[in-house]
Amino acid sequence: MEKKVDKEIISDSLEIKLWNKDKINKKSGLWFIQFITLLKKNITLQLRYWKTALLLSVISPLLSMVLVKVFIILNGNEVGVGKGVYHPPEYSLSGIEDCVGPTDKQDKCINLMFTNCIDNAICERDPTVDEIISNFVQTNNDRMNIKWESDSNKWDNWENDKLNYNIEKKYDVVHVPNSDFIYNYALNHQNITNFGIVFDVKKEANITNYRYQLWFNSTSNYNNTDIFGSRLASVARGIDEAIIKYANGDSNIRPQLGINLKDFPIPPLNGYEDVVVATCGPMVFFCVSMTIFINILSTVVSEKESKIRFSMEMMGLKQSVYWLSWIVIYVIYFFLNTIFTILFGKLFGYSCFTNTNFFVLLLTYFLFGLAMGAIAIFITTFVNKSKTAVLIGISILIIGFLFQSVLFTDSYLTYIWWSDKVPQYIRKLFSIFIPFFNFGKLYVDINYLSSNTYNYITNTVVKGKGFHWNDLSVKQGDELSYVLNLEHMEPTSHALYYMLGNIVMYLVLTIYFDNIISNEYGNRKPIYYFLLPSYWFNSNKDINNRDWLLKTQKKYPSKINIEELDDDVQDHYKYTYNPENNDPVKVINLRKVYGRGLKKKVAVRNSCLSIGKNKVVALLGQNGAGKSTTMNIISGLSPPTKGDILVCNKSVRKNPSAVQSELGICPQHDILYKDLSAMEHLRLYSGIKGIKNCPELEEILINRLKAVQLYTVKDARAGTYSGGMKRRLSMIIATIGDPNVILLDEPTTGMDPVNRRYVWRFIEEFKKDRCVLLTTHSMEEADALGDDIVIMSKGTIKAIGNSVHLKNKFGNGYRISVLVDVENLKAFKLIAKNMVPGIHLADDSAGALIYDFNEEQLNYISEFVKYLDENPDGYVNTWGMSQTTLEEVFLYVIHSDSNRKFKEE
Ligand SMILES: Nc1ncnc2c1ncn2[C@@H]1O[C@H](COP(=O)(O)OP(=O)(O)OP(=O)(O)O)[C@@H](O)[C@H]1O
Repeated sequence: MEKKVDKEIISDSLEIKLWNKDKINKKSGLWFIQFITLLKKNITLQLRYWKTALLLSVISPLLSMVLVKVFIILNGNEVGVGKGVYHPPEYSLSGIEDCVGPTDKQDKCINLMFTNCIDNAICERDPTVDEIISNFVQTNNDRMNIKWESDSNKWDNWENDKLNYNIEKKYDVVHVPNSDFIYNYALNHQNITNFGIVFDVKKEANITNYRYQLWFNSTSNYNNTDIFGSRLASVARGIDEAIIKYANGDSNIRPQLGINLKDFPIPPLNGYEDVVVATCGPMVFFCVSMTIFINILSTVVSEKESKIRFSMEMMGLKQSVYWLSWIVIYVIYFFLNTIFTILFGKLFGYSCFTNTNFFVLLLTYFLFGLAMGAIAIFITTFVNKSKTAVLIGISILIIGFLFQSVLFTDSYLTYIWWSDKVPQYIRKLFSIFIPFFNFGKLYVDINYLSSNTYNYITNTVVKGKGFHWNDLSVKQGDELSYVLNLEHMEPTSHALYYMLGNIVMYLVLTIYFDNIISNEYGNRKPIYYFLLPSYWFNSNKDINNRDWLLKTQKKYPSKINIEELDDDVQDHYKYTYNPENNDPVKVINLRKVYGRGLKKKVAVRNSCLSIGKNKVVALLGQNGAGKSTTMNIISGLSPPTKGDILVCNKSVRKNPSAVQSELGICPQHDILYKDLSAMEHLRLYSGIKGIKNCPELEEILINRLKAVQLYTVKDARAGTYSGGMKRRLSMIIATIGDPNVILLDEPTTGMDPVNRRYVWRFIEEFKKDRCVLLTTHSMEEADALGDDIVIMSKGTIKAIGNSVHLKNKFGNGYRISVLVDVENLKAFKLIAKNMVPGIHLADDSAGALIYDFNEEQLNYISEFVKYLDENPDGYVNTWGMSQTTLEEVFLYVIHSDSNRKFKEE
C-alpha cells in the first residue's frame, strides 16, 4: 500500500531547490559571514526601534543638558560660590578662622563688620556698641585664631576706604553705616567678609535692649557645614559676653541672648553656572550612560529569555560572534551618545565642555560608557529574565547615582574621600571594579581646571584655565597638582587607564561566565574549560563509527534488561548496537536525569535509536514522555546524563558544535524575532549556517517559502503572523543549508489541515538523502509522514516499526467485511483463499465475513478489492474496508505500559 501524502492530498508537484553545498562556508570564512549577518540583524532591529535608538544616542544627552539647566535655574541660589572649584583648607573645629579672600591674596578681606543702623537708615554711630565690640575683641583675642585689632580708632580707617570697595588689605573689625551697606558689600564682595553684626539698640522706659543679628557667609571657602557649629556659636557667645560685660550688673541693660542669624546674600547667577554643572554633572551625565546600560541588559536578556540565542547557537552560531555583534552596536551607541553629549555641552556653553580638550572629553565619556556597557553585558550572563535585568539595571543606576552624588559633588563626604586618610588601596579597589568612580574622578578633575571662577574684586567671571591634553598627566609635585588635589591621588590619566582595564576585565569575565553558567537545559562547560586543549583546538574530524559504537556501549552500559523490551524494540536496539550500522544518527543508551534527590526526574531511560537516510522517524508519546528531551540532547542543547549520540560521525558529547553544523532544528516553540520578516529570518539563519547572501540564496529561500505558502507574506514582520504561519516559517528555517539531519519538534501544531498538508508534502520531498526526526501528537501526521514510528512512554521506547506493522501488531491491520448469500459462502471463501494465501477469516456469521490482512498479505489487498468491486461471480452483496488507526495502536501501547513500573537498577 503506498503512503504518499503529496499524491493523495496535494496534487500539484513540488520541486525543492537545493543548495550547492560547496558554497556553504563551514571553515575559515564562517566566522566572518556569521558576524556580518548578525550585525545586519542587529542594525535592522535597531532601525526598527528608531525611537529607542534616538533616545539612547541623541535625546538622553540633550535631556541631561536641559536637566542641568533646570538645576541651574532652580538651585542656583543654593549653590555656594566656589563649590567644586575650590578645595577647602584644613580647618579647626573650634574658634573663628581668619578670613580668606577669594583668591590667594589673603589681605583683601574683613573679619567682622558691624553697625547699629538698620536697613538703609542713616543714624549716629552708637558708642555703646563700639564698647561692646571692643569688649568682644579684647575678650576673644586670646581665645580665637584671629588677632583682632583692639584699637577702635583703627576700625575707622576703613571708613576712608569705604567708597572704594577695592580694598587691598585685611581688616579685622570695621564699623559700617548700616545693614544695607553690609548687604550690598557682601553681595558685591563675595567671600571676603566673615561676619556682620547689626545691632538693634532700643530704649524702652529705663531699659535698654541690645538685640543683634549675626550675618555670616555660609558659602565661604570655609567649611560651610559648620554654619550652626562652633564658628557661629563662638562669635555669638563672644558678643553675648561682651554685652553682659558692658552691662556690668546694670539690670536695665538687656542683651537678647540667642542667635538671630542671617546669611549673606548671593549675587544673581552670572558665571556661576559652572558651579552647578560641576556639582550636578557627575550624577546627570552618569545617568545618560545608564540609559544605554539598561537597554543592553533588557535587549540581551530578552534575546536569551525568548530562546532566540539558543536557537541561533543550535544552528551553529559562534559565541564570539554573538557577543561581538552586540558589542559593535553598543560601541556605536556609546560613541554617538558621547559625541552628542559633548556637542550639546558646548552648545549649552558649560565650560567643562567648552574649555576642555575634545579628546579628553571623548575618552572620558566614551570609555566610561564602554566600561558600563561591559558591566551590563557581564550581568546578562547571570540573568535569565528581562524584568529582573531591568530591575538590576535600575538598582545599579540608583547606587551609581548616590555614589556620584556622595563622592563627587561638593558635599562634606567629598572631603573625606579626597582626604589622605583614605587608604590608597581602597581607591585602587574602587577604580579597578567600579567605572563610575573613575568617571567621577575625571569629571571633577576636568571641572577643577575648566570651570570659570568669579573675581569678587572686579566682579567679573574669570575664564578657567581649561583642561588640556597634557593636564591628564599632571602628577604629585607638579604646579597644578594642588588644584587637581593630587597630593595623595593618582594622576587624572590613570582614571582613563582604569576604565580601559574595566572594559577588558568585564568582557573577559563575560566570556568565562557565559561558558560556565549552565543554561536552562543544564548545559555548561567545566570551570577550567579554558585549560582544555579541546577548547582551543576544536577538531571537526569525523569519529570512526565502529570504534565509537564499541566504546560507547562499553562506557555507558545499558541499565535496563533489554530482554524485557518489545521484540521489535529489542531488534532495533541490536541493530543500533551493531558496529556495522552506518546510519547518520545513532543514539546509544541515552539517559537523561533532571534534578537531584527528591526532585530527581528520569526523562529518558536508556534509549537506543538509529535513523537511516531517506527516512522520517516519527516520535510519539504522551506529554512528558521524553520526546523533546531526546531532541534537545541530539541538538547539543542539553547534555546527556549517560550514553552518547553520533550524528554524521560526530559525537554530541565530544563536539556538540560540530553536531549542530549537521543539523537543522525546528524547536517546539516558535523562536522568532517579532520585528523581522520571514525573508530576514531566513537570511539571518542562512548567514549563521555560513551561506553568503547571493541571488542563488534568494531564489532558494523564495522557493521554500512558496512551498509552504508563505511567499505572499515574506516581507511582513513575524509578529503579525498567525500561529500556523510561524510554525511553517520555523520549519523552513530548519531546512536552511540542507542539513543532513532535521529535527522537527511538533512542526504542525496549530496549523490548519490545508497548510498542514503543504508542510507534509514538503517534508516528504525534503527527506530525500537525509534523515528527519519528527515529534508529533498528530497520529494522522505520524501515519502520513513516518517511515518508522517510535512510541515512547515514561522515557522508554515501547514500540517501533512502520505504521502498517504497528497496526498489524497492536491492532487488526486492514480488515475487509463482505456480505455474501449463504448459498455462495463456500464458493466465495475458496476464491478468497486462492487470491490471498493464508487469509485469516476473523468472523463468519450469517453470511457476514470479516477478513484480517497481515503485513505480508498487504500486496494482495488491491487485487482482492478489485474483485469485490467488480463482483464478476455475483457472490458479493456488499463489502467494506477498515483499518486499525494509529491512534488505537498508540493508546494500546501506552495503556499496556501505564501500570507497569520499569525495572532498572
Ligand atoms: N529542564 C528541565 N528540568 C527538569 N525537568 C524537565 C526539564 N525538561 C523536561 N523535564 C521533565 O522531563 C520529562 C520529559 O519532558 P519532555 O519535554 O522531554 O517531554 P515531551 O515528551 O517532549 O512532552 P511534550 O509532548 O509535552 O512536549 C518531563 O517529566 C518533564 O517534566
